[in-house]
Amino acid sequence: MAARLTLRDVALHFGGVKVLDDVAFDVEPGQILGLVGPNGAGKTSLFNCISGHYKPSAGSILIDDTEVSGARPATLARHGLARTFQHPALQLHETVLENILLGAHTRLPGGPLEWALRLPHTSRAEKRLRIEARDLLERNGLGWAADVRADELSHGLHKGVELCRALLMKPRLLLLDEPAAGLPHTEVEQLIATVRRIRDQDDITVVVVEHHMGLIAALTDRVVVLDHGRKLMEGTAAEAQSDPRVIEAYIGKDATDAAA
Ligand SMILES: Nc1ncnc2c1ncn2[C@@H]1O[C@H](COP(=O)(O)OP(=O)(O)OP(=O)(O)O)[C@@H](O)[C@H]1O
Repeated sequence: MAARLTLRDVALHFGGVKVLDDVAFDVEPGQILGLVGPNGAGKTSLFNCISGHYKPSAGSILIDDTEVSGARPATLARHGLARTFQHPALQLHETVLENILLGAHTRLPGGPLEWALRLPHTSRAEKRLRIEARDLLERNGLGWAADVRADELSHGLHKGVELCRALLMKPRLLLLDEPAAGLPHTEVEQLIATVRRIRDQDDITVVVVEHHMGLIAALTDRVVVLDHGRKLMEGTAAEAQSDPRVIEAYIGKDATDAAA
Protein backbone atom coordinates (compact mmCIF):
# COMPACT_ATOMS: atom_id res chain seq x y z
CA MET A 1 0.00 0.00 0.00
CA ALA A 2 1.24 3.50 -0.85
CA ALA A 3 2.92 5.30 2.07
CA ARG A 4 2.15 8.64 3.68
CA LEU A 5 5.16 10.94 4.12
CA THR A 6 5.09 13.61 6.82
CA LEU A 7 7.77 16.24 7.34
CA ARG A 8 7.65 18.42 10.44
CA ASP A 9 10.02 21.34 10.88
CA VAL A 10 12.96 19.61 9.21
CA ALA A 11 16.18 21.60 9.57
CA LEU A 12 19.67 20.88 8.28
CA HIS A 13 22.81 22.82 9.15
CA PHE A 14 26.32 22.36 7.84
CA GLY A 15 28.51 24.17 10.36
CA GLY A 16 26.96 27.62 10.57
CA VAL A 17 25.18 27.30 7.21
CA LYS A 18 21.41 26.71 7.31
CA VAL A 19 20.60 24.53 4.32
CA LEU A 20 17.04 23.64 5.42
CA ASP A 21 14.95 25.71 7.78
CA ASP A 22 11.77 24.27 9.36
CA VAL A 23 10.44 22.57 6.25
CA ALA A 24 7.02 20.99 6.82
CA PHE A 25 4.56 19.29 4.45
CA ASP A 26 2.62 16.04 3.97
CA VAL A 27 2.37 13.75 0.98
CA GLU A 28 -0.82 11.70 0.95
CA PRO A 29 -0.65 8.01 -0.06
CA GLY A 30 -0.72 7.65 -3.84
CA GLN A 31 0.00 11.34 -4.54
CA ILE A 32 2.71 12.62 -6.87
CA LEU A 33 4.31 15.65 -5.26
CA GLY A 34 6.76 17.90 -7.07
CA LEU A 35 9.57 19.51 -5.09
CA VAL A 36 10.76 22.55 -7.02
CA GLY A 37 12.81 25.69 -6.49
CA PRO A 38 15.82 27.53 -7.88
CA ASN A 39 19.35 26.09 -7.86
CA GLY A 40 20.67 25.73 -4.34
CA ALA A 41 17.18 25.91 -2.75
CA GLY A 42 17.80 22.71 -0.79
CA LYS A 43 15.78 20.16 -2.80
CA THR A 44 18.46 17.48 -3.02
CA SER A 45 19.47 18.11 0.61
CA LEU A 46 15.87 17.50 1.65
CA PHE A 47 15.81 14.30 -0.44
CA ASN A 48 19.03 13.23 1.26
CA CYS A 49 17.41 13.79 4.67
CA ILE A 50 14.33 11.74 3.71
CA SER A 51 16.41 8.91 2.21
CA GLY A 52 18.80 8.66 5.16
CA HIS A 53 21.88 10.01 3.33
CA TYR A 54 21.88 13.12 5.58
CA LYS A 55 20.80 13.29 9.21
CA PRO A 56 18.53 16.29 9.83
CA SER A 57 19.72 18.69 12.54
CA ALA A 58 16.14 18.94 13.86
CA GLY A 59 12.57 17.99 13.04
CA SER A 60 10.65 14.89 12.30
CA ILE A 61 10.20 12.65 9.23
CA LEU A 62 7.49 10.00 9.31
CA ILE A 63 6.65 7.22 6.89
CA ASP A 64 3.04 6.42 7.79
CA ASP A 65 3.22 6.66 11.60
CA THR A 66 6.85 5.60 12.00
CA GLU A 67 9.51 8.16 12.86
CA VAL A 68 12.37 7.57 10.42
CA SER A 69 14.42 10.74 10.82
CA GLY A 70 18.11 9.77 10.97
CA ALA A 71 17.45 6.13 9.96
CA ARG A 72 19.93 4.48 7.57
CA PRO A 73 19.03 3.89 3.90
CA ALA A 74 18.84 0.09 4.44
CA THR A 75 16.35 0.57 7.30
CA LEU A 76 14.33 2.98 5.16
CA ALA A 77 14.26 0.42 2.34
CA ARG A 78 12.50 -1.94 4.75
CA HIS A 79 9.93 0.81 5.39
CA GLY A 80 9.32 0.88 1.63
CA LEU A 81 11.46 3.84 0.54
CA ALA A 82 13.51 3.83 -2.67
CA ARG A 83 15.11 6.71 -4.55
CA THR A 84 16.96 7.60 -7.70
CA PHE A 85 19.88 10.03 -7.90
CA GLN A 86 20.46 13.11 -10.04
CA HIS A 87 23.49 11.33 -11.56
CA PRO A 88 22.90 7.57 -11.78
CA ALA A 89 25.85 5.76 -10.20
CA LEU A 90 25.68 2.45 -12.02
CA GLN A 91 28.35 -0.24 -11.85
CA LEU A 92 29.58 0.36 -15.38
CA HIS A 93 31.29 -3.02 -15.83
CA GLU A 94 28.26 -4.98 -14.62
CA THR A 95 25.23 -5.91 -16.70
CA VAL A 96 21.94 -4.06 -16.42
CA LEU A 97 20.46 -7.09 -14.63
CA GLU A 98 23.24 -7.13 -11.99
CA ASN A 99 22.85 -3.38 -11.54
CA ILE A 100 19.16 -3.52 -10.79
CA LEU A 101 19.60 -6.48 -8.44
CA LEU A 102 22.03 -4.44 -6.31
CA GLY A 103 19.45 -2.57 -4.22
CA ALA A 104 16.99 -5.43 -3.96
CA HIS A 105 19.05 -7.69 -1.67
CA THR A 106 17.11 -6.15 1.23
CA ARG A 107 14.13 -8.18 -0.06
CA LEU A 108 15.99 -11.47 0.41
CA PRO A 109 15.32 -13.43 3.61
CA GLY A 110 17.93 -13.30 6.41
CA GLY A 111 20.84 -10.89 6.67
CA PRO A 112 24.24 -10.21 5.09
CA LEU A 113 25.77 -13.44 6.49
CA GLU A 114 23.06 -15.66 4.99
CA TRP A 115 23.25 -13.78 1.68
CA ALA A 116 27.03 -14.31 1.56
CA LEU A 117 26.73 -18.02 2.49
CA ARG A 118 24.07 -18.52 -0.20
CA LEU A 119 22.02 -20.92 1.93
CA PRO A 120 19.41 -22.94 -0.05
CA HIS A 121 16.45 -20.72 0.89
CA THR A 122 18.48 -17.59 0.03
CA SER A 123 19.48 -19.06 -3.35
CA ARG A 124 15.85 -19.92 -4.15
CA ALA A 125 14.73 -16.39 -3.23
CA GLU A 126 17.56 -14.91 -5.31
CA LYS A 127 16.51 -16.99 -8.32
CA ARG A 128 12.92 -15.72 -8.00
CA LEU A 129 14.23 -12.15 -7.70
CA ARG A 130 16.23 -12.56 -10.94
CA ILE A 131 13.12 -13.71 -12.79
CA GLU A 132 11.19 -10.75 -11.36
CA ALA A 133 14.02 -8.38 -12.36
CA ARG A 134 13.97 -9.60 -15.99
CA ASP A 135 10.19 -9.22 -16.05
CA LEU A 136 10.44 -5.68 -14.65
CA LEU A 137 13.01 -4.72 -17.31
CA GLU A 138 10.75 -6.21 -19.97
CA ARG A 139 7.73 -4.19 -18.78
CA ASN A 140 9.81 -1.01 -18.84
CA GLY A 141 11.12 -1.56 -22.37
CA LEU A 142 14.60 -2.64 -21.24
CA GLY A 143 14.28 -6.42 -21.53
CA TRP A 144 16.69 -6.40 -24.48
CA ALA A 145 19.36 -4.75 -22.29
CA ALA A 146 19.29 -7.18 -19.33
CA ASP A 147 22.61 -8.83 -20.26
CA VAL A 148 24.25 -5.74 -21.74
CA ARG A 149 27.00 -3.99 -19.75
CA ALA A 150 25.95 -0.61 -18.35
CA ASP A 151 28.87 1.20 -20.02
CA GLU A 152 27.43 0.29 -23.43
CA LEU A 153 24.22 2.27 -22.80
CA SER A 154 23.30 5.93 -23.27
CA HIS A 155 22.61 8.44 -20.47
CA GLY A 156 18.85 8.15 -21.03
CA LEU A 157 19.00 4.37 -20.68
CA HIS A 158 21.09 4.72 -17.48
CA LYS A 159 18.20 6.74 -16.06
CA GLY A 160 15.77 3.98 -17.06
CA VAL A 161 17.98 1.34 -15.43
CA GLU A 162 18.20 3.40 -12.26
CA LEU A 163 14.40 3.69 -12.13
CA CYS A 164 14.10 -0.11 -12.52
CA ARG A 165 16.67 -0.58 -9.74
CA ALA A 166 14.48 1.50 -7.43
CA LEU A 167 11.28 -0.28 -8.54
CA LEU A 168 12.72 -3.74 -7.88
CA MET A 169 12.93 -2.73 -4.22
CA LYS A 170 9.09 -2.71 -4.32
CA PRO A 171 8.82 0.77 -2.83
CA ARG A 172 5.69 2.29 -1.31
CA LEU A 173 7.41 5.69 -1.43
CA LEU A 174 9.59 6.60 -4.42
CA LEU A 175 11.85 9.67 -4.55
CA LEU A 176 12.94 10.72 -8.04
CA ASP A 177 15.80 13.25 -8.18
CA GLU A 178 15.73 15.10 -11.53
CA PRO A 179 14.61 12.12 -13.62
CA ALA A 180 14.26 14.24 -16.79
CA ALA A 181 17.70 15.92 -16.60
CA GLY A 182 19.53 15.48 -19.88
CA LEU A 183 16.67 13.62 -21.59
CA PRO A 184 15.40 14.64 -25.04
CA HIS A 185 11.75 15.75 -25.30
CA THR A 186 10.40 12.40 -26.57
CA GLU A 187 12.01 10.55 -23.65
CA VAL A 188 10.52 13.06 -21.17
CA GLU A 189 7.04 12.28 -22.58
CA GLN A 190 7.77 8.59 -22.12
CA LEU A 191 9.01 9.18 -18.57
CA ILE A 192 5.79 11.02 -17.65
CA ALA A 193 3.72 8.07 -18.92
CA THR A 194 5.95 5.59 -17.06
CA VAL A 195 5.74 7.38 -13.70
CA ARG A 196 1.94 7.69 -14.02
CA ARG A 197 1.66 3.98 -14.79
CA ILE A 198 3.88 3.08 -11.84
CA ARG A 199 1.80 5.20 -9.46
CA ASP A 200 -1.50 3.76 -10.72
CA GLN A 201 -0.51 0.09 -11.08
CA ASP A 202 1.94 -0.33 -8.22
CA ASP A 203 0.16 1.88 -5.66
CA ILE A 204 3.15 4.11 -4.85
CA THR A 205 3.54 7.61 -3.43
CA VAL A 206 6.01 9.63 -5.52
CA VAL A 207 8.05 12.73 -4.69
CA VAL A 208 9.90 14.21 -7.65
CA VAL A 209 12.56 16.94 -7.73
CA GLU A 210 12.66 18.45 -11.20
CA HIS A 211 13.54 21.67 -13.04
CA HIS A 212 11.55 20.55 -16.11
CA MET A 213 8.33 22.50 -15.55
CA GLY A 214 6.52 20.63 -18.35
CA LEU A 215 7.04 17.40 -16.45
CA ILE A 216 6.02 18.97 -13.14
CA ALA A 217 2.82 20.39 -14.66
CA ALA A 218 1.91 17.14 -16.44
CA LEU A 219 2.72 14.75 -13.62
CA THR A 220 2.18 16.21 -10.19
CA ASP A 221 -0.93 16.55 -8.03
CA ARG A 222 0.75 19.22 -5.92
CA VAL A 223 4.05 21.02 -5.62
CA VAL A 224 6.09 22.38 -2.75
CA VAL A 225 8.37 25.28 -3.68
CA LEU A 226 11.62 25.67 -1.73
CA ASP A 227 13.79 28.78 -1.70
CA HIS A 228 16.89 29.32 0.45
CA GLY A 229 16.04 26.19 2.44
CA ARG A 230 12.51 27.34 3.38
CA LYS A 231 9.11 26.34 2.05
CA LEU A 232 7.93 29.28 -0.06
CA MET A 233 4.49 27.94 -0.95
CA GLU A 234 2.56 24.78 -1.75
CA GLY A 235 -0.29 24.26 -4.20
CA THR A 236 -0.88 23.01 -7.72
CA ALA A 237 1.80 23.43 -10.40
CA ALA A 238 -0.37 26.09 -12.08
CA GLU A 239 -0.72 28.02 -8.79
CA ALA A 240 3.04 27.87 -8.26
CA GLN A 241 3.82 29.06 -11.78
CA SER A 242 1.66 32.18 -11.37
CA ASP A 243 2.64 32.95 -7.75
CA PRO A 244 4.64 36.24 -7.62
CA ARG A 245 6.81 34.90 -4.76
CA VAL A 246 7.83 31.94 -6.89
CA ILE A 247 8.48 34.07 -9.98
CA GLU A 248 10.61 36.38 -7.85
CA ALA A 249 12.58 33.46 -6.37
CA TYR A 250 13.35 32.15 -9.86
CA ILE A 251 14.24 35.36 -11.66
CA GLY A 252 15.24 37.60 -8.75
CA LYS A 253 13.59 40.62 -7.19
CA ASP A 254 15.59 43.08 -9.29
CA ALA A 255 14.28 41.54 -12.49
CA THR A 256 10.62 41.57 -11.32
CA ASP A 257 10.96 45.22 -10.20
CA ALA A 258 12.51 46.16 -13.53
CA ALA A 259 9.68 44.44 -15.41
CA ALA A 260 7.00 46.24 -13.33
N1 LIG B 1 27.41 18.30 2.18
C1 LIG B 1 27.25 19.63 2.13
N2 LIG B 1 28.06 20.47 2.81
C2 LIG B 1 27.89 21.81 2.76
N3 LIG B 1 26.91 22.42 2.08
C3 LIG B 1 26.07 21.63 1.37
C4 LIG B 1 26.17 20.21 1.36
N4 LIG B 1 25.17 19.70 0.59
C5 LIG B 1 24.49 20.76 0.13
N5 LIG B 1 25.03 21.92 0.60
C6 LIG B 1 24.56 23.29 0.31
O1 LIG B 1 23.18 23.32 0.53
C7 LIG B 1 22.55 24.21 -0.39
C8 LIG B 1 21.41 23.48 -1.09
O2 LIG B 1 21.94 22.54 -2.02
P1 LIG B 1 21.05 21.48 -2.75
O3 LIG B 1 21.94 20.67 -3.65
O4 LIG B 1 20.23 20.74 -1.76
O5 LIG B 1 20.10 22.42 -3.62
P2 LIG B 1 19.15 22.03 -4.82
O6 LIG B 1 17.89 22.78 -4.62
O7 LIG B 1 19.03 20.55 -4.95
O8 LIG B 1 19.95 22.63 -6.05
P3 LIG B 1 20.01 22.14 -7.59
O9 LIG B 1 18.68 22.41 -8.18
O10 LIG B 1 21.09 23.01 -8.16
O11 LIG B 1 20.37 20.68 -7.61
C9 LIG B 1 23.62 24.69 -1.34
O12 LIG B 1 24.02 25.96 -0.94
C10 LIG B 1 24.73 23.67 -1.15
O13 LIG B 1 25.99 24.25 -1.38
